[in-house]
Amino acid sequence: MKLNTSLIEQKFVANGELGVVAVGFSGGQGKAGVDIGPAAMIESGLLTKLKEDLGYEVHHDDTVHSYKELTPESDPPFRGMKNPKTVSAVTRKISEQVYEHAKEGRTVLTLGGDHSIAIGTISGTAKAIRERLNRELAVIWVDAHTDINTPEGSDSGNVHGMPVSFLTGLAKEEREDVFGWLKSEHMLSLKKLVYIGLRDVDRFEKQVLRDHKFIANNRRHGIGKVMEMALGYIGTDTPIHLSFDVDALDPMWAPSTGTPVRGGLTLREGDFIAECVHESGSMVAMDLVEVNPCLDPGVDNIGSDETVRAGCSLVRCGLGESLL
Ligand SMILES: NC(=[NH2+])NCCC[C@H](N)C(=O)O
Ligand SMILES: [Mn+2]
Ligand SMILES: [Mn+2]
Repeated sequence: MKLNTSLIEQKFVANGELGVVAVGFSGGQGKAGVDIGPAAMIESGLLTKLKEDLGYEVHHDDTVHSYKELTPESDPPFRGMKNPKTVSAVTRKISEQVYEHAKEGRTVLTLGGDHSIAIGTISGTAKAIRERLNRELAVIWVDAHTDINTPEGSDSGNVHGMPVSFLTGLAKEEREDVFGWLKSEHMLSLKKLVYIGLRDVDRFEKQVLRDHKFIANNRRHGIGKVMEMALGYIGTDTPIHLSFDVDALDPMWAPSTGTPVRGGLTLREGDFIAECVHESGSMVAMDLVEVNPCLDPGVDNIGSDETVRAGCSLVRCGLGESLL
C-alpha cells in the first residue's frame, strides 16, 4: 500500500520513510517495567500495522535497546539527580540514533522508555532539522506533567521530570558526562514549546512557566479549539516534534504508567491530538513514552493491555491513521 499523502500536504517529510528507535530504558525514574513498554507495543503488532496499513517504509534495527553497555561502574547522585551519568550516556546515544534517521528525511518514531529519553529524541531531531532545513524545531509536549524541573528544583531527583529544562537550557551542566554534550544545535526554544494535558505541575515548575510567560488556557476550551490554538501558535512553516507521555491520558485508558494522575484526556482526545499534528503536515518526529506494563492496578493484565493498546493507537493516529 502506498502512503496516503494526498489528503494532506506533507511539508517537511515527503519520503514515506519511518525511522524507529525502540528504547527499553527506565533509569530516568525509579519504577521497573517501563523498559518493556516498547517490546509490548511492538509485539502487539504496531510496526506491522505501520507498514501494511499506513504504507511506511520502516527502518528499524529490530532491537529494543537497553543500552546496558553504557552503564557506568558507579553513578552516584549529582546535583540531586539520580543515575545522572547513565541517563546522560543513554540519551546521548539516542540523540545520535534519532539524528541519523532524521537527517535522511525520515519521520522518526521513538518508543520508550521513561520520558528522560526525550533529551535524546528532541536534541537529535532539533539538530537534524537545523542542518537539513535550516529551521528551528517546535515541540508539542502532551503530558500530565511539564517535566521542566531543574535538578535543584526537583523534589524527586528523577530525570524524567527534567528533560524540558535541559533541552531549553534552563538547566545547564558543563560536565560532558552529565548532559554537557548538549550543544546549541540540540536546543529547543521555550518559545517553540506548547503543552497539552497538564494537571500535575510542581511548585517550582509553575514558577518557571510564569517567569517565561506561558499562557494557560486549555482549561477553558474543548480539544478542537486547543489544537487550533496550539498549531496556530506554532505556525505552518515550523517542523513539529510530538512528545506524547501516555500519562496525559486519564488512568481509565492508561492505568499502567509510573505517575498516573486522575482527570486526564480521554483516549479519543489523545488520538485527536495526534491526528491533528499529523494533518498539519509538519510532524517530523513522535515519541510515545511511559507505558509500564508491569504496573497494573487491574486483574489479568487488563490495565496493561489497555495501556499498550492506547499507546499503539496514539502512534497510529500520529502517523496518519484516519477514518477515511
Ligand atoms: N515523565 C513523567 N512521567 N514525569 C513525572 C514527573 C513527576 C514530578 N514532577 C517529578 O519531577 O518527579
Ligand atoms: Mn507525565
Ligand atoms: Mn512526561
